[in-house]
Amino acid sequence: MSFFPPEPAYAHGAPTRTAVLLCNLGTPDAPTPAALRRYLGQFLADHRVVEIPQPLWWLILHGVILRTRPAKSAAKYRSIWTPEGSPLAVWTEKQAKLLLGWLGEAGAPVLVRHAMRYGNPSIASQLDTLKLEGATRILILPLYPQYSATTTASVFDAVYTWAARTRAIPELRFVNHYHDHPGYIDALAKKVLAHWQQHGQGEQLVMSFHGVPERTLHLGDPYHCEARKTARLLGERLGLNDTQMRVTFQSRFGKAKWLQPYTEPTLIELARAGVRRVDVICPGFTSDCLETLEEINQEAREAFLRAGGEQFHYIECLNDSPAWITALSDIAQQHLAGWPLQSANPGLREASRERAQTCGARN
Ligand SMILES: C=CC1=C(C)c2cc3[nH]c(cc4nc(cc5[nH]c(cc1n2)c(C)c5CCC(=O)O)C(CCC(=O)O)=C4C)c(C)c3C=C
Ligand SMILES: [Fe+2]
Ligand SMILES: [Fe+2]
Repeated sequence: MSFFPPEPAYAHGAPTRTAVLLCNLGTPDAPTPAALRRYLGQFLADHRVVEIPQPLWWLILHGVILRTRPAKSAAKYRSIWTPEGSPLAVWTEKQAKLLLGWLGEAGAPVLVRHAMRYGNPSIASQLDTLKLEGATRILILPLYPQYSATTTASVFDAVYTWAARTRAIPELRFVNHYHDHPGYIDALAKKVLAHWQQHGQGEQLVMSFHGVPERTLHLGDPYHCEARKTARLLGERLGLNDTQMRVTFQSRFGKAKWLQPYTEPTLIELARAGVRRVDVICPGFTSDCLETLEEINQEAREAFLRAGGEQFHYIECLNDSPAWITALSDIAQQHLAGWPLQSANPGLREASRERAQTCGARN
């Protein structure tokens, strides 16, 4: 019995192929309590996401959270679900298709696929598929511009876990972050400018990032600083001064202190201080999803208007914007530099000719 499951051998002398795997968070398969239980069960059991020690966390997760949250979350997902599925899944798949076109256009015939850290298609299944398609070099590109151990590192964990059960591991490269990449900042700025062109400019631009527990900042997670830098660069690019913009953190989970200021209380405070119109963008999310469409565009909007605000303008995520796909392609190409994108690799053919005598492969 082998320790590693059998896998198809790379064909000796076959062309080497390079691939890009876009990795996003994941989303439930359906807006139902059962699908939410599966999704949240996998997501919240990840020690990168919740650092409460076992077995205490297991008891809370299975005893309390997975009994109550799935039904509540399913109702929220139903309010944003589309005929094609969950927005996060729809946009991520589209980004992979468009990126393939972009990289192909630039004369680089690479494979492009997308995977989800939680749910489907899983990172392991897409890496297996890429291997079957002949990928010998794979660039792991998380769809998180800001590095966080809760997201980026967790994607890397999933890749390492797959590699640990794989015999012939492709060459791997990892993109840690691109929070200050000029193409990413430009794509965000274009979204804001297009909105302003159509609707005029609000009194305040609120840039709302997903939060993380505050203690992760003190433990060395660079997420907070990277989010602040993205916001500063976007503000500079738009010519905003400090009084015209706010950086806030949303999606708090649990009772611990998370990064502050929190988004919704800030919006309420602004409305009470007499700000009539806010424009809100979520620069850390590359696709619209539950956290932007429901939490911001529904819940936060309602809170702002209830507190006396008059106009709440939500600026959608990068999604399939051409400037964003161009940025993704630039980021991918910078990290692919030095890797032959597709080659017959004569060196491999020579080596395999020798090996053919013992393994029977025909060259
Ligand atoms: C429990 C702690 C959580 C941490 C830490 C966290 C970090 C984090 N998350 C994103 C991006 C997304 N999160 C989304 C949903 C979501 N996030 C949490 C919890 C934590 N996230 C939960 C429980 C959920 C599920 C929704 C719910 O039941 O309320 C999403 C949306 C997914 C979708 O299907 O649309 C995204 C995207 C980042 C970037 C981040 C750290 C920087
Ligand atoms: Fe989250
Ligand atoms: Fe910081």
